[in-house]
Amino acid sequence: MSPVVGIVMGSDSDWPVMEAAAKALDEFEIAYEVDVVSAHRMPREMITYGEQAADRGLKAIIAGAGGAAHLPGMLASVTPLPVIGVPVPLKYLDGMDSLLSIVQMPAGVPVATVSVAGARNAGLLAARILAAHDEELLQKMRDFQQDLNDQATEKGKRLRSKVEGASGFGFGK
Ligand SMILES: Nc1c(C(=O)O)ncn1[C@@H]1O[C@H](COP(=O)(O)O)[C@@H](O)[C@H]1O
Repeated sequence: MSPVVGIVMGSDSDWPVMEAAAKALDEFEIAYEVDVVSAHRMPREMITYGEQAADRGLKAIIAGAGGAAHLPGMLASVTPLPVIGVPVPLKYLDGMDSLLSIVQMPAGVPVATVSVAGARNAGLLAARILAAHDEELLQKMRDFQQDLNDQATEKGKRLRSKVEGASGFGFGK
């Protein structure tokens, strides 16, 4: 299967965070590619990657970067594809620098920014983007959401059984 999602990051040191995006796509059997593409360190290659992504068959790009995280925004400026930005937290500033570098894009150049280290949600968002035009994937997403619902209901049950004498709304009894 040729990749339909590109997962790129500023450095291989981002992988421990970005891996969760790949795992989410695995769960939905969505083919992806993974690479290091740095706006700062390899600007020409970064522009080529962004310019060619749609023609190569990608439907969405997940871009993670830490610190002065310009990669997602720069990719968004050269591709017509949806770009999902993942702020990677580094040693200093707790990822606030990465978050603010990605989230405050100028009008006209959108990046869908997830939470700091929120790579799993980036993968799930890419799956939803693809599902909008794919009935089978849409159903998988509904099943996934039902699972989440079941798990949360179970948590409520467990909590109620722990807290003696308390009553709850009683969802799922
Ligand atoms: N933020 C960017 C960009 C970019 O935005 O182009 N390129 C690399 N980096 C970030 O630098 C951090 C440290 O990288 P190294 O571990 O290679 O020193 C990484 O989090 C990377 O995403």
